[in-house]
Amino acid sequence: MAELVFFTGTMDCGKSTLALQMDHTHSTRGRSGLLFTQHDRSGEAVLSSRLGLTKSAFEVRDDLDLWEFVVEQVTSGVRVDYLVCDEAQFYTPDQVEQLARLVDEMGIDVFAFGITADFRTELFPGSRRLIELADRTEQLQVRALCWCGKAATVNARVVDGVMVVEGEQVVVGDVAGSEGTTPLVEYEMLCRRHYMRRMNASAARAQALSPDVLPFDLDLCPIPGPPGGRPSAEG
Ligand SMILES: Nc1ncnc2c1ncn2[C@@H]1O[C@H](COP(=O)(O)OP(=O)(O)O)[C@@H](O)[C@H]1O
Ligand SMILES: Cc1cn([C@H]2C[C@H](O)[C@@H](COP(=O)(O)O)O2)c(=O)[nH]c1=O
Repeated sequence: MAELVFFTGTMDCGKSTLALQMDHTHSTRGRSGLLFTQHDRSGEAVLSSRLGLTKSAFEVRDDLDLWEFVVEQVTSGVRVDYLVCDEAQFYTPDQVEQLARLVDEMGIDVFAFGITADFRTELFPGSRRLIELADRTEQLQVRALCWCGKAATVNARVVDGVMVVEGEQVVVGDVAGSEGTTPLVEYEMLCRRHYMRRMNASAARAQALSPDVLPFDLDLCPIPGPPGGRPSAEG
């Protein structure tokens, strides 16, 4: 039975790597698939992983009807057993519905990969529709880490070194600390606590170096409760 599966997580948790692995595994077992992506960091019509693998893919523009496109491929003789859809957070809700229809009416497996939420912690419309329609949503097991060492759950946007919480939803970019030139906009994965405190790595470093702060981190040294137990709400 064909399935629509949404593989999700933060940026830099290995989604594109897994997308290419899935394609490899299925194609080497004699299945035939099509690859799709949108706004990959490496350019148009390419699906790239930070581990260095890349493969050409169809670019999903907003006006592309995925149902019509795939049906056309099949009627022109191309065998299609599965689709690998990367950066699926950028697809429109209509395109996600077209993917679901391909699963249900054409028996094609759809493996979609994308981040769940944007830098404001709001769901991308494509991811929302995928969560609503997918047979399964799987969280990737490799977690990106916050600078504090905890598992990161939020993708923060950093502009000129400063974390921001307002702006356009879509700004293609890479994670902070990637090789190459320093871009104006980059992303940094944080745990929720440090996201809420707007404390990315450089803000934490600046705070640690500031002469105005106490020489210990209250976050890491919580005020202890009474001996032998947790303080009750009544005190
Ligand atoms: N040189 C490297 N050696 C080993 N792992 C790496 C290297 N560079 C990046 N990675 C790993 O690759 C993963 C990111 O892969 P990628 O598929 O591009 O992520 P995503 O698509 O989720 O943004 C991260 O888990 C990162 O730790
Ligand atoms: C959080 C967030 C991300 N983006 C962009 C940045 C990247 O180009 C992609 C995610 O790619 P990855 O393969 O998962 O690393 O999404 C964005 O446009 N808006 C955001 O809020």
